Amino acid sequence: MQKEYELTIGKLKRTLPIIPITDTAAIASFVLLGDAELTRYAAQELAKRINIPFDYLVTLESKGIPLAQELSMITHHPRYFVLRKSVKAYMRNPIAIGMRSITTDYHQQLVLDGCDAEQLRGKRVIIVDDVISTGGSLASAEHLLKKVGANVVQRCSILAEGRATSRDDCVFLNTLPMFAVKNA
Ligand SMILES: O=P(O)(O)OC[C@H]1O[C@H](OP(=O)(O)OP(=O)(O)O)[C@H](O)[C@@H]1O
Ligand SMILES: Nc1ncnc2[nH]cnc12
Repeated sequence: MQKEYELTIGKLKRTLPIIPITDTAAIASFVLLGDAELTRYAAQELAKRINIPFDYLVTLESKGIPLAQELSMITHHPRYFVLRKSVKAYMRNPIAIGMRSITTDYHQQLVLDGCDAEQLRGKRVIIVDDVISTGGSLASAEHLLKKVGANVVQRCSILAEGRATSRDDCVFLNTLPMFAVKNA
C-alpha cells in the first residue's frame, strides 16, 4: 500500500501518512493541530468563500478549533462556539446527542453547553471543521444546532474526503481520497 499522500492546499503542500482505519480502508491522516501556517492560510481561503451573512461560527472539538479561531478573527466575528465530545463539570445544562465519525470506532457524543445554546437560538451559524468524511460529525452537529433553534446557513471544511467529495452543500478547499488496504 502507498505510504504517503501529497496534499496541496493552494500555495501549501503537506505530506500525509496513510493510516489504516479498518481491515480494508485507510485514510491520509490530516492532523491540523500544531500546523499554524496551514491553519491560518486555510482560514484565509475559506473566508473568501463564505458567501452568506452569519452571526457565529460553530466548530467541533478538537481539530476544528484552531481553524474556527482563525476564521472568526479574519471574518470579524470575535465569538465562536465549540461542540464538545464529553460533558464537563463546568457546563450548565449541557445538551448532548450521539455521534459517529470515520476515525473513531465507538459511539461518541456531541455536547453543547446550555448557556451557549441560549446564545445560538435564532442565530445564523456556519459549521466549520477540518475534514468532512462520512458526514457523521457534521450531521450530528447540524442536528444539535437545529434542536436548540440555531439556523445553519453554510458548512465549510478544509477538506472533503471519500464520499463527501461529491457533496454540493459544503464549501471545501480540496479533496482527499480513501485508500484500500491491499492485504485485507
Ligand atoms: O465526516 P466524519 O466521518 O464524521 O469525519 C470528520 C470528523 O473526523 C475528525 O474528527 P475526529 O473524529 O477525528 O476527532 P478529533 O478532531 O477530536 O481528532 C474531523 O475533525 C471531523 O470532525
Ligand atoms: N483523513 C483524516 N485525517 C484526520 N482526521 C480525519 N477525520 C476524517 N478524515 C480524517
